[in-house]
Order: sequence, then structure tokens, then C-alpha cells
Amino acid sequence: MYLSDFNSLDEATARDIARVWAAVPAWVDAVVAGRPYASIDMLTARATELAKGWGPDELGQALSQHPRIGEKAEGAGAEATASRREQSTMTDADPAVVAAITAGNAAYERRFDRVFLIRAAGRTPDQILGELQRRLANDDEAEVAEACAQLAEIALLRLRGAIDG
Ligand SMILES: NC(=O)NC1=NC(=O)NC1=O
Repeated sequence: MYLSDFNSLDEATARDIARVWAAVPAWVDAVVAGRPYASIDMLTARATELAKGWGPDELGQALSQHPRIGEKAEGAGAEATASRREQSTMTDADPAVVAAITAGNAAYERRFDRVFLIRAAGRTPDQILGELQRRLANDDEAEVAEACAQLAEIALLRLRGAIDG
């Protein structure tokens, strides 16, 4: 869709679209409230700025829309479609790597009590596994910051994939 379309959509429809980018209600409302955007750069700058305030609560809100790495997102919704596209690198992954990621996901959830979140697009399964194992050693605060940064990267990738200047 063009930026002009996003600018002129009714609030509810604009929120439905921004919610696919990151299912963080306050962030969705603020991104939509910032319309009309003069350029895609202004939109991405505001979306990035607003994501800087994310913490454990926002992670919890957004994670319901992100299947585990290596798990196929079910359904035909926009979020599931985006997840499948982003995780397509896992489709032909080495079974040993998939097994290690699955075990790593379980270890991560035991350690941090939430799903491991990473911007999967542009990463190989090996790179994802390496990041998972590295981040497992993070302390709580550092890991919240890393997970929020990944959530923001996913949001900006989805935003840029949805809106043409
Ligand atoms: N648990 C996850 O990291 N999920 C995901 N990462 C992505 O880039 N897309 C997802 O659905």
C-alpha cells in the first residue's frame, strides 16, 4: 500500500495494519495517531522512536503473535503469513540444527519464562542457533533489551514491507 493510503485509512483499519507490524497496543495507537506522515522515513523514524520505550510488558503483549522459531505459524492471518515468510530459512534447515534450536527454545523459556524472539529474516538457521545460545547467557535486563530490539527490527521490516513510499 502507498503511504498516502495508510495516511488516509480510517483509524480502526490503520490500527489493524500496524498491529501486524508489532502487536503492542500503545505503540500501534501512537504510530496511527502520528498520521499523516510526510514520508516513509518520517513514519519509520517515529515507529523506531516509539519502540525505544519497550520493556517486558510490551514483549509479553507482542509475543502472542510470534510463533517459536522453527514452528510453522498456523492460519491465514497477516501475522502468520509474515512469520512464515520470515522463518522460511528454517524450511530446509539441517535437522540437527532444528533439533538444537528446539532444545534451545525450551531452555530459553525455562530461563526467561517467555518465547525466544529474534528477527529471523536474513539469518541462516546456524546464525539463529548461535544467537539463541549466546543470548541464553544474558542476564534478565540485557535479554529484555535484546529481545525488544529484535521485536523492533521485525516491526520495521514488516512496516517497510507493507508501505511503499
Ligand atoms: N519467535 C520468533 O522469533 N518468531 C519470529 N521471528 C521473526 O522474525 N518472525 C517470527 O515469527
